[in-house]
Amino acid sequence: MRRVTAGIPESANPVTHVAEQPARPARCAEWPSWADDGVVSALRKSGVEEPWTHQIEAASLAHSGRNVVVSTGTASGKSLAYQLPVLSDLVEDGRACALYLSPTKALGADQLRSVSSLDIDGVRAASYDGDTPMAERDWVRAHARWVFTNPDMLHRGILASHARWSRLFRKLAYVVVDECHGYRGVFGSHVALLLRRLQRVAQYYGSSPVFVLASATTASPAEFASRLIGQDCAAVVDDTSPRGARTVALWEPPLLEDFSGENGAPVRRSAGAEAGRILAELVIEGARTLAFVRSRRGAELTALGARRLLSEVDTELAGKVAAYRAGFLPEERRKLERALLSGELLGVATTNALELGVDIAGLDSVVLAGYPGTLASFWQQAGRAGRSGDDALVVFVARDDPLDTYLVHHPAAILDRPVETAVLDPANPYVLAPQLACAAAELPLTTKELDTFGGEAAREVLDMLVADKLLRRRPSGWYWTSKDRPQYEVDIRGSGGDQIAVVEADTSRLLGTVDPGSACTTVHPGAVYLHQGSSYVVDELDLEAGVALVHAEDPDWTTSAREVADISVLAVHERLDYGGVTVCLGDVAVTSQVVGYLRRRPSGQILDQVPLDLPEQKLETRAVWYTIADELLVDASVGAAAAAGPRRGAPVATNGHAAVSAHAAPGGHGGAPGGNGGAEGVEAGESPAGTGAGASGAGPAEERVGSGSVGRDQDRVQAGGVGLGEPGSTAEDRVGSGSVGPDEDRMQTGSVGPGEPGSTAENVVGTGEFSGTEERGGRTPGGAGLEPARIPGALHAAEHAAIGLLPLFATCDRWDIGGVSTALHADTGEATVFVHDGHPGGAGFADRGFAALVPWLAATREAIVSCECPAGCPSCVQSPKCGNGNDPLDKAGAVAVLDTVLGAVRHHGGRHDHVVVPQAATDATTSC
Ligand SMILES: Nc1ncnc2c1ncn2[C@@H]1O[C@H](COP(=O)(O)OP(=O)(O)OP(=O)(O)O)[C@@H](O)[C@H]1O
Repeated sequence: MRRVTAGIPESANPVTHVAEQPARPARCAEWPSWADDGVVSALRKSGVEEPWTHQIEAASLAHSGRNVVVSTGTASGKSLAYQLPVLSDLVEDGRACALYLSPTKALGADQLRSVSSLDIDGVRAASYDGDTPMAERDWVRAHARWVFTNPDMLHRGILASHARWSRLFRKLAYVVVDECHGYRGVFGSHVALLLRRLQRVAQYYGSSPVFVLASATTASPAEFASRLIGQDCAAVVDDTSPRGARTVALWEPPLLEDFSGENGAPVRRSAGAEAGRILAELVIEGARTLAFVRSRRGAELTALGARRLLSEVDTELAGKVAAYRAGFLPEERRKLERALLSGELLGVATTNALELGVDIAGLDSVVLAGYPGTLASFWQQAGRAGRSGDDALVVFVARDDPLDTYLVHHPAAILDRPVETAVLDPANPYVLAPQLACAAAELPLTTKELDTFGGEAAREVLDMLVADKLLRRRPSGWYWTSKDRPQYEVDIRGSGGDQIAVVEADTSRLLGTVDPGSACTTVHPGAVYLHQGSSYVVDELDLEAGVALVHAEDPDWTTSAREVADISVLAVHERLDYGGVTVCLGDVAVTSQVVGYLRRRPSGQILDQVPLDLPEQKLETRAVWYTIADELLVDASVGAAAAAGPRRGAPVATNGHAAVSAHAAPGGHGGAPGGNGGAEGVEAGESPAGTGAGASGAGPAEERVGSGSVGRDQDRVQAGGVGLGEPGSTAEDRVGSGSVGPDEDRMQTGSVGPGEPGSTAENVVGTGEFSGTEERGGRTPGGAGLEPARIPGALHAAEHAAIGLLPLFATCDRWDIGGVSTALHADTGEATVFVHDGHPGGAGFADRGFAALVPWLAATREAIVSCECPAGCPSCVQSPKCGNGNDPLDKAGAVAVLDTVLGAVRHHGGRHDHVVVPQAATDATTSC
């Protein structure tokens, strides 16, 4: 720690908090009598002298036939908890088989290596994934007894042709689901149904496997695992492994003095650059370090930065740092893994591709550049350090965004909070329909099986599939009608289709893949694409052919895509009325289009904005939104007149309040998105190459669910209707009194914490005095008292910050959700802020936001108020992916809006006005 802060003057100390976590001794148990002696001695030989108590507890439950989830910390030996019962039973019954499922190929390969190295006689363990050569696949089907695979391959390669796997299914004793907490959102919902399909097929062949699940520490693991597998599941949660002492430091990069960012806002040194510097310091110390960076591009840049710094000290050290990410070709990945294991490399900057399970022992430190989206992931990454029982250092470097800023200033939100429960919704019809089609194609579906797939919800979906002539209803059940297998069409990662191949045009070399949902933002023509530290520029993107052609070039700028969007309400499922404020949950249609990109120098300076002509993308999904009546929003002294006039399409200059049509021409707003656009987007799980199962942008852990087709990365103000201020004017210019200073006087001063995940309006609503109830000047009691011209910026800023904070409550990633704000929405008839899921049919995030509305918005408000900038910056209300160039944004106005919403909820007693509106009750019009 001293080394990494050396040379930084105390006045500029970036460390906001240091926590010392004490060491914990091990608690051990006897090897159980049921365990096979050969297996025990092999495990002993591998270094496990005495098992830990939780390992034996879980192993014994599994051996006795109970489904079990072991949910303990990183490196707590979860593998042994399933290896012991599985291997013992495979030895005892020479025909028994097992399946192992991991969300990534890297983890599967690692676990296979671990089992194979035990060298137990007769246990033919083999992998069956996208990397398995065709020639080996027949052997695996015919002989392997423990098959290591992933959900994609189970879906397309195993269940789709289950007859060829009948040997395995007849005697399937165990199914191991590793890193199961990663199965969340759309991907998790698909996997939940996939596991039900697996059980059906196993039953058909006469087996009923026991499920053993391994999970990072999560809240309610038994409940989550039971939902995932569709059966009861016991949980083992008491971690009895030893742990070395750990120092966790929270770090906020300094504001840059010489640069200002978008709209004149102050900017901080980037978390990636800061992580590169810390990584270099730690490598000089000889500490083996992993730096987790949120994006592929970020990982490349962090490694480059560290190498550059190290080359000034010692060129040999510079060679000990590399970047690692999914999307690399398998041979590149293996090479990097080996180098890290052997110590040939000392520092690796990685995306979450190295987060899961990979047993890289002896790391001394971990640097996290940016909050990885969930606490489960945070601790999973942090836990890579100190495996060998030595003391370890974890440095969390905040990115310049509201959530990270909130976290480094509220250490308890990281250090004292229980890890979230993963959200999954197997009843999502967008997931259920393709899964039922696959199930019926595997074996005709019978009425008595419907309960397994959600009962009535499943029946409705089946009726729909019959109406669409995809299934045929016969007395004996539902039958798939086509000769083609639906599994090939169904993308369980929700990445919206096949991967886009990034190919170097001159050499035809395949550099990597990107998921189709993010292709328009990451590999649009002109985009700068980084691969292994080399830079390429995209010449052509052919979405139909699935190819982006690039050439090698290293320009002195980065690119970030700009997107516009439109939203319309399709159905309101829930509505809470709070006297002038309504909060709704429902279905929406989002139309978005990448309309251009910005070229930006590393300093943050914007070079120009280049228009693009790319196709629109459409998304039907779930959203949570709130509306605010005019009388609460506007300054009463001027509001009445403004509110009375026709607002839609009205010139902004008149009342600044208009929401005109979406898809404004590129360049319509003078601002610029504040960040890396899609390039900051989710990082990939791994695609089982050869199956076509796209996963590059839709990985298994938190960064993975997010690869949704459109709209996942959009915080958008509804395009067009804004336009306050002149292009290029700064926030201060526009807002005038917009600095938070004066408003802070009347803001709630007590801190409103985030509450517990899942806490509802009622139990948190009383936590603060919302100043929105005060009357000042022309302010309506309880109202925001905003001049009409400030309203779009206030709503837009409130939307950005709310999107930034939702991951604290909804186990999602900022890039999994999007938002639209408008001063007048055609469907609601009022000022409205929408926050929507980025996946077709939704992934449960908007639902979580609705359930935790008050703690969510209170934390949002707190994040804005506690930011020291005068008028809005990336740490509070600017968004890295704003399609409208973060313009207009009104920081103080956002606080007034949030106070109004929170104040109304408090005054009206939580959810007492709860009204459930029947589905499709609203008019499905297109807004503006
Ligand atoms: N009882 C034990 N005594 C000593 N070492 C053990 C014991 N059990 C497991 N280990 C070792 O601890 C390391 C971590 O084990 P393992 O990878 O199974 O942990 P994990 O909980 O699955 O980790 P992750 O969180 O990465 O999934 C391995 O090197 C393993 O050999």
